Amino acid sequence: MLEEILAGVREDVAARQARVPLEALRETAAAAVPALDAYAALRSPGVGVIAEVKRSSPSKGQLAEIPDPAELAKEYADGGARCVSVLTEGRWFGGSLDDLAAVRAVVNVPVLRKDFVVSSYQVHEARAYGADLVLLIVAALEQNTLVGLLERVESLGMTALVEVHTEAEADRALAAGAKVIGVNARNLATLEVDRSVFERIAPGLPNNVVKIAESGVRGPHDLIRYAAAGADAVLVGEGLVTQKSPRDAVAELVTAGSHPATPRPVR
Ligand SMILES: O=P(O)(O)OC[C@@H](O)[C@@H](O)c1c[nH]c2ccccc12
Repeated sequence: MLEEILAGVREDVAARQARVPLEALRETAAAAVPALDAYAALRSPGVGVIAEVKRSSPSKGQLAEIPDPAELAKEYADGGARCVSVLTEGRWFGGSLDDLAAVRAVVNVPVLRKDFVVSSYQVHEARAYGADLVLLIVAALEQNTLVGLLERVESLGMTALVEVHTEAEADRALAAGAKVIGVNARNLATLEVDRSVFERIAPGLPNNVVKIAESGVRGPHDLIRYAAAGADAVLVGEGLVTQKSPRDAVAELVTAGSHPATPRPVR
């Protein structure tokens, strides 16, 4: 699955780059409002919620129409989301860079560009459209490309969220210098969700690394389970976009994440 998605992404990036050359994009990125400190936000007390704007997924098809991503993002922020994630991949997830810009314009919390980043062009795009955080998926990248992209993200003042699914990938993320690591419960090759992956990998990560549990959070009980394994934050898409009130759904998770009885990461 991952390979098929990446092939489409490469085509789409080439088409955008033919329209807007890197030099022009760099200028837009340089003129953008500076990135927020997402690393600091993610390390604040309690288990944070990264709420995702996600229309579709390869495993489930359409999840929600989301005619107005800015409106949804405002609900997330009102509900207490620590960051908002915006899927910008179009073919499988129904997202776009315009969604990112629309969300950036209405929220004050850090915004994550969630995509399959394979070239530094996409990192400049992320900054030009207002992202503070950029997802880098270890399984999609050769080690030297990962290192280069991570440096590029940081050189533009943003934070890299480096996604892993196995111990070997976590080692690669650490070797590349990742300070924020997301453990995806979903295997991007098979699309299967296994919530125990976070429990296996997170305890082996250094204390100063911010740990994010991605995928499969259906409600507060999943957040509490991830918290017990050391999560600083959970990243939630489907479990929010399918709710009647995404604002209340976020607030419920945030309440669970800040409850005194909820375990917190050791620093
Ligand atoms: O909808 P869920 O199960 O709450 O998952 C959200 C998020 O973790 C998922 O969208 C995701 C995690 N890593 C990704 C990489 C690419 C695309 C999507 C993802």
